Amino acid sequence: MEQGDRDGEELGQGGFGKVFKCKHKVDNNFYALKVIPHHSKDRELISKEAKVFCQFNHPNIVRYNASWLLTEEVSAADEEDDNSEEEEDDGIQFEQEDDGQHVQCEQQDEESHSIDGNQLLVIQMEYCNITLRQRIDNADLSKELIWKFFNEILEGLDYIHKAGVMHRDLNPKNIFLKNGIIKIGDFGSARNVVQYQDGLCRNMNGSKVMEDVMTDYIGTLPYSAPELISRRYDKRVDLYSLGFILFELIHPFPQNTTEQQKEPIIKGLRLKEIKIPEVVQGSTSHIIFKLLDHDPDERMTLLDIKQCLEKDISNQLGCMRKNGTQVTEVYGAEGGETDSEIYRYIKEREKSKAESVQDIDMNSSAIPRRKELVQGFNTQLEYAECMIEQYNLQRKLMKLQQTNIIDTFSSLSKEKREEMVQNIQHQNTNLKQQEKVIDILSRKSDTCTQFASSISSKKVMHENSTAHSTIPPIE
Ligand SMILES: Nc1ncnc2c1ncn2[C@@H]1O[C@H](COP(=O)(O)OP(=O)(O)OP(=O)(O)O)[C@@H](O)[C@H]1O
Repeated sequence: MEQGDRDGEELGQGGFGKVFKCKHKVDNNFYALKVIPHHSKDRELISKEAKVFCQFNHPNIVRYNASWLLTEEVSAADEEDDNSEEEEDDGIQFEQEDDGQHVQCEQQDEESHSIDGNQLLVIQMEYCNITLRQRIDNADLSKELIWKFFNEILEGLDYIHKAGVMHRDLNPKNIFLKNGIIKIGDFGSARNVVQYQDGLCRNMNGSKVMEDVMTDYIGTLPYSAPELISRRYDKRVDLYSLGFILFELIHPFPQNTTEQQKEPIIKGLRLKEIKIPEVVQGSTSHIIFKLLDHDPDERMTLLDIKQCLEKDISNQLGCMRKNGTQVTEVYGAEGGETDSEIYRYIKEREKSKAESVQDIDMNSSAIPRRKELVQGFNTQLEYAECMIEQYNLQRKLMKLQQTNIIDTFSSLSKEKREEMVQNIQHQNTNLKQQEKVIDILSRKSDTCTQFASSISSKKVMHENSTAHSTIPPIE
């Protein structure tokens, strides 16, 4: 089989191999299959990606499923065999989504690949809809999304570093989104963390390791830390990349901006001449400048960033208290919470705000498709109808209770009667509030119905048009 002639939908080619989108014949799920030529001379290096990747299990990291070796000769033979659908096979096969043809990727025993010919390493992993690069290019990110994405990248990176690994090529093309959740991927450049102590290069356990392991230049400009060129570096290279990613989340470059065009901005950031809008938190620019510091010793750590963001919230709360603003009113908290509890609460609230947009944008493309909008509005509609029904039932029940009370009213004592009157007044206030809620819900459900029907009857937009302004406000 020709190397470029593969039946799964090709997602792209990287420096090492190609990635295909394949459908599993048994579980019907889509997987991304990275197929890398496994040359004998750098076999150790190539399988490193699978060895590093397989140890991770975290919601913000692309899920590793399996890896296996494949010889091109075997797969070429299978290509002919696979034309007959009924054929029994022990290996796990993948098929293409549309025409049902099998893809020539088969999980087999390693012994069956004794021919030291054109071996391929296949890494099967979770398929992600879109890269962060595409998401940034598609449409501006709201403050909530910037905050959510940044936090999720932080969580994923923290996990990677705690596992003793540095990514070395963190950039928006290697960060994916699946159902709106950040997934760090592409561990082709990842290596075990080393640190320099007493002039020696040591691993996480403090044992001396070969220094040349960590002297190869790797990375993607402008995300790669300057010390990568000096060829003595450690996990702090990822923090530099994180700084530039945060800058890009806030300040996206127009699509297809070249490295050359980005150069003055990078220089401006280094000289701290660029004004960064404080959209995420009060210390956004401080975090970006500190992450982009050329001296790794001056660079912020992941813990520093977290503490800095928490401090921001504390300062905001302090200002509000000084101005006499009720923190509990603004944040809807119950009162008596500590600042870090309120910080966690705000983090969750921002996240859920961002997620409610993502509930509609199922494939995270930032371009609401007709199907997604109809689905989103229908969910809202169902919710509104359900609430109206519930409120109507409650109202009926209250009226019934009141009628019963009035029937027995004259036979009650004075105190009991006063208590009843108070009860009825209270219930009537409740009823008025419920009427308001019903009114809001009915309007909401009307808007949803109108939008859902206009979208599905194709009056509003065609499949891929950007439609932020057409989403009705949901109260
Ligand atoms: N898990 C995945 N789900 C969906 N698409 C993926 C996945 N992994 C990789 N891709 C896509 O496959 C293509 C090739 O990816 P790959 O990681 O091999 O190379 P790259 O990131 O483009 O380049 P480089 O080799 O320099 O890192 C890219 O377009 C990437 O977005």
